[in-house]
Amino acid sequence: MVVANRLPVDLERLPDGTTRWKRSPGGLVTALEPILRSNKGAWVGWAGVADAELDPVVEDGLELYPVPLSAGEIAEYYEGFSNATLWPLYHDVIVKPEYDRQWWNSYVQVNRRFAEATSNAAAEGATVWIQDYQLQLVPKMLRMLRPDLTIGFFLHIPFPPVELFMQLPWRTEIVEGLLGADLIGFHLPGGAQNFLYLARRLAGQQTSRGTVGVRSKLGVVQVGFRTVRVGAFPISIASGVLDEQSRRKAIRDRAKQIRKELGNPKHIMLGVDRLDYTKGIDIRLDALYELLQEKRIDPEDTVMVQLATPSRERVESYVQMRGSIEQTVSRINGEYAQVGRPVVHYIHRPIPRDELIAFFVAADVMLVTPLRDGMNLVAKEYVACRSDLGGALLLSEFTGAAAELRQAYLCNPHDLDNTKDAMEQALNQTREEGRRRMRALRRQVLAHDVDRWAKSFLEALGRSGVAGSALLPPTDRG
Ligand SMILES: O=P(O)(O)OC[C@H]1O[C@H](O[C@H]2O[C@H](CO)[C@@H](O)[C@H](O)[C@H]2O)[C@H](O)[C@@H](O)[C@@H]1O
Ligand SMILES: Nc1ccn([C@@H]2O[C@H](COP(=O)(O)OP(=O)(O)O)[C@@H](O)[C@H]2O)c(=O)n1
Repeated sequence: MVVANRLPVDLERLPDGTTRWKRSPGGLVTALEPILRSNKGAWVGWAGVADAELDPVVEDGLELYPVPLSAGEIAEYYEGFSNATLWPLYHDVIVKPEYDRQWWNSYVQVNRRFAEATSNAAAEGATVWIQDYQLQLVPKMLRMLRPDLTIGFFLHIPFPPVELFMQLPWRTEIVEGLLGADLIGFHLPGGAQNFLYLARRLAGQQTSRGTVGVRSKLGVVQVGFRTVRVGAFPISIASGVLDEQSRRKAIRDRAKQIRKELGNPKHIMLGVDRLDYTKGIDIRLDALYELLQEKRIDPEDTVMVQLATPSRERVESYVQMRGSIEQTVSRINGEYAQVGRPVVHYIHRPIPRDELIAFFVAADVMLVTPLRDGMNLVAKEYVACRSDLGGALLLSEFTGAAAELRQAYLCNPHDLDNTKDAMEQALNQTREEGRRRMRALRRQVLAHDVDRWAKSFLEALGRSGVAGSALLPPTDRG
């Protein structure tokens, strides 16, 4: 059973009063939905709209258990504590986190509701996998309600450096909440190490002190008689499925048509993101603008397409960022576009999956420039779609994906000159160099797909708990 803030589908209320389900945004759903569908699992989460009291439903073979949120809870728990406190704090304080006691109270109340809903839905002895920063108190709450369950937790965003985490007024409660799980997973070993340090310092628990590996060498926290394991499990995508989809004739024809619609330019650069300040959309636009000014990019033969899914539209920092990005797009087009031929094509609405795949196939350079990102699945999706070994990936060092995709054109988005140089290199790579890099990237992405991620986490979770703890050498118990 998966427990996540969002269900994999959002309930959409249509003007005629009817409703329908549509896919939820973000990488968590991209990654987990195929696994749950193929394993006939159940999913506990919010349906994406206010005040919807819905009965459990079976949607396309997946059991959904909707958890209601009121309009006030959406403002305080979701937009407030989750996305204006934890999100910026865990993403290197790119914007200033807000600490508000009322938001915290709402976070506690909603976490309790998720724990109760899960407790009611889970079968005796079930394995429950709780997801992400919105639900960090649920492991402890659920353990108190249902000690028979095996509980895993995975954090999809970075776990911050200790100095930043220590800002949080409710830091001890969060660490103790997570310690209710049998296994706590992070994308990278660094996040796991940060957490182990905090478990010692804030929760006063004994922990292992050795380095944590990737899918190996788990850390250990001893919580009374319970052993909690802590590990790094980098998430991925259904790469084989995407590879197959991107080879279809209809997709390849659409990719050619997209190139034609864009005026058959020599170079197409592509950005695909939720419209979020962590994603560095402003940085890639600034790099493009300066390269145009310096005549290192020719507006006659280069276009950029930015597909930006609307996200968290009522949170103030998102409102501001949207305004500033849209101004930069206008500035670039105002100075460099011809009538009927913009340099930047900007689409601020969701687009269908097949259309997105066709854009990946059509693009010469994929721009992934976050200031901080837990993983970034878009980078992996692009690689999975390039069976032709064409294209180049420009990738920020500050994404989880950069730890695995070493053959990308890596850049430091905090350093605009470095980002411009990497963009220019990616645009001007030779065919041979591009093929060499893409071959190595594909080897990594195709071998490490989302099934492997889920299997490695769930196997480690299966080995956790009282029986597993007895197998640990005393030195590993810290
Ligand atoms: O639910 P929203 O508020 O609309 O946000 C969408 C999701 O964004 C985040 O995704 C993260 O998970 C990805 C998969 O592990 C990862 O690649 C990416 O780096 C993360 O940012 C968020 O963590 C999810 O909870 C949201 O549902
Ligand atoms: N315009 C867009 C942007 C992203 N997406 C998808 O949303 C997911 C984003 O995942 P991610 O891990 O890169 O980043 P988050 O949005 O989860 O932070 C990917 O599966 C993208 O293909 C989309 O469908 N349309």
